[in-house]
Amino acid sequence: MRKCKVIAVTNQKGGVGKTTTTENVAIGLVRQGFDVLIVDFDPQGDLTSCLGWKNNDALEHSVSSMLDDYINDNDIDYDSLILHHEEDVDLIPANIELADFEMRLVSVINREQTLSNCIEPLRDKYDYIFIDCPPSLGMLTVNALSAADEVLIPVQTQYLPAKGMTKLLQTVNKVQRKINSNLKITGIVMTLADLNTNITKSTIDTIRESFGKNIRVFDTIIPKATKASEASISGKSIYAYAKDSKVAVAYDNLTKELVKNPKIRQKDEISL
Ligand SMILES: Nc1ncnc2c1ncn2[C@@H]1O[C@H](COP(=O)(O)OP(=O)(O)OP(=O)(O)O)[C@@H](O)[C@H]1O
Repeated sequence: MRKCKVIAVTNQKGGVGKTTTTENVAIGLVRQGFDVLIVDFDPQGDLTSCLGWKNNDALEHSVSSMLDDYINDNDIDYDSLILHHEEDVDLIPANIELADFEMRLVSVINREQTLSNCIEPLRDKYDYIFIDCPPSLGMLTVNALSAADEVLIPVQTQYLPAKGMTKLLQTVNKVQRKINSNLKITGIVMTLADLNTNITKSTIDTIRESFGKNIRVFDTIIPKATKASEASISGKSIYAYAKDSKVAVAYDNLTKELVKNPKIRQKDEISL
């Protein structure tokens, strides 16, 4: 049995770099020889488009149809469901059909564990499974946290995420207590950093001081650069689009830090 690690990439704040980080860390790990699957768990389907499936609403199979198959006791046809990107990462795509998932789950037993049950058979096939979460702390994110071994939290460096982080950590704690006692926090990664400004520099210092004693804060900081969004639009990772760019180097460093994986804080150490 392979030792697969499932990592949910979560922050209820929108536009902090969850999708971009998921894509480039996942493909960074593929470049290091790991087998990696990404689950797009955001009804916006941005990750699916970033990997080149722009017309994702037309996809016959998606994360939503996978959940429906599970709910209706049908076999899940993983071969038809999982897409293979040219950079050798696999993807379970998402589209807008995922938006009413909460309503469809109302009568499901153990509804928080629906995603977890769906991806369990895939743990044997991959070294890493990443779940790109939507910008909310609703049932989709709770499902992602229930399915995950770890949580990776991207935060933007333009402002202090104090209140949002407290709420997010409360949700993580709740999932740990009630559903998934093994859940750990991988760490915080600072994104979209405009390193030329003093406000960004002081925010970075404050994030390290405020959170660093309880949660791992990655040394690597992802700079803000238009190459990052251009790569997403092109359907490629930052390595394939602009391999020598600062963002590519930063994501490569982040991937290496993630694999080094020093002691990850246990659940009783992570509350603020
Ligand atoms: N390092 C970067 N430099 C410049 N632009 C970036 C960078 N990272 C992400 N972006 C852009 O910022 C926007 C938001 O990024 P992204 O979609 O990754 O965030 P998100 O947290 O997943 O958003 P949402 O909450 O809506 O799902 C996108 O247009 C993306 O291309």
